[in-house]
Amino acid sequence: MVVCSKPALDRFSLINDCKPSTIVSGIPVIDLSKPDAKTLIVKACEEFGFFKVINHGVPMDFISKLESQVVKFFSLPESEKEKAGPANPFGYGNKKIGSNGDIGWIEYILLKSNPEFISQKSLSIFRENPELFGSAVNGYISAVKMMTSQILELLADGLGIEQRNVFSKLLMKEDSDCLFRINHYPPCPDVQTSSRPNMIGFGEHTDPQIISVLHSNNASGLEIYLRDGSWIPVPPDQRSFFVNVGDSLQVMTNGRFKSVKHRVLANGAKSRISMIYFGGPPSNAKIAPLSSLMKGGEKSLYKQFTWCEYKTAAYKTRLADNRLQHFEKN
Ligand SMILES: C=C1C[C@]23C[C@@]1(O)CC[C@H]2[C@@]12CC[C@H](O)[C@@](C)(C(=O)O1)[C@H]2[C@@H]3C(=O)O
Ligand SMILES: O=C(O)CCC(=O)C(=O)O
Ligand SMILES: [Fe+2]
Repeated sequence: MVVCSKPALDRFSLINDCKPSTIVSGIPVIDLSKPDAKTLIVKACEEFGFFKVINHGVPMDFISKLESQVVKFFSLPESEKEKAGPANPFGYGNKKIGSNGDIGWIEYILLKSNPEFISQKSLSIFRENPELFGSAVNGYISAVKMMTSQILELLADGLGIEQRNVFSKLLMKEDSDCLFRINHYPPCPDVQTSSRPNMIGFGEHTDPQIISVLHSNNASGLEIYLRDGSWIPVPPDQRSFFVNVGDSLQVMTNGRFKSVKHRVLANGAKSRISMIYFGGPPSNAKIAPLSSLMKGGEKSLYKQFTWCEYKTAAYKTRLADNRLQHFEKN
């Protein structure tokens, strides 16, 4: 059995060792238990493409169970972790993001989000106790998926769409292409010594899917890009989730919602752990602006494409590229 040394574990901030952030950040906060949630979600998606979710209904226990497994995995020697790699397309990756030359101060695990795939892949990821790891990942994903579906239904409702499951059904199908990513950003010595104060953990990009739902420990680093051209830090809050509008939702709303550009800066002092569920549609799903959202005479800004076509094109691009450009109508 691999035993994690105390100093190794101390570098990580686990879920139950900190109070929630009290910093006022200017980022919209949606309380899912409140009746005005649907209106506020629509507003947040229009103005930021990003919001924080509280009273989300995901048991904290599911989050902490998975986080402690993740901490154990990332504390293993590099040679052990590499046995679960490369992340091409799924598994353990280190520094290289995607296959087009992007790098960051990061190591990660990239997975398909379906339970059979995860149980199978856990055998090579966490050899020490694959069942424990697999069940922690699957328990977490199923709870986050339920919350995501609730958010997407509130969104449809808030937009006045009769078919409440117009977005959520795309994620709930058996053959939906949803992903799960666990990122670890180790403390960066160059940031600490100020020789590279803005070292990049994960370069700026938008997420290609419909929606992304992120949880992190209490280490900072995530930033979002505002329409006025500024980057603002997102104060971490381990009791909450953060939601990104993805490119596909931008298209389905004919640009009413914008996929948010975001990035992660390396942290000089703490290890950042983030876990992201990417809600994507089935390969053959047609992505186009919803006719129910087009007001009289409104023209579609995008050509129709399948998720498979978009993903194939997107995965040939670099992180910072504008992936929707090729699908815009002139
Ligand atoms: C550079 C790349 C990494 C990425 C595939 C891509 O070619 C462009 C999109 C990237 C991204 C961003 C959001 C998610 O983290 C991700 C898994 C995804 O679906 O699109 C990554 C891809 C990746 O890391 O493979
Ligand atoms: O790690 C984070 O906080 C964000 C990572 C991210 O944007 C991604 O994995 O697509
Ligand atoms: Fe992202």
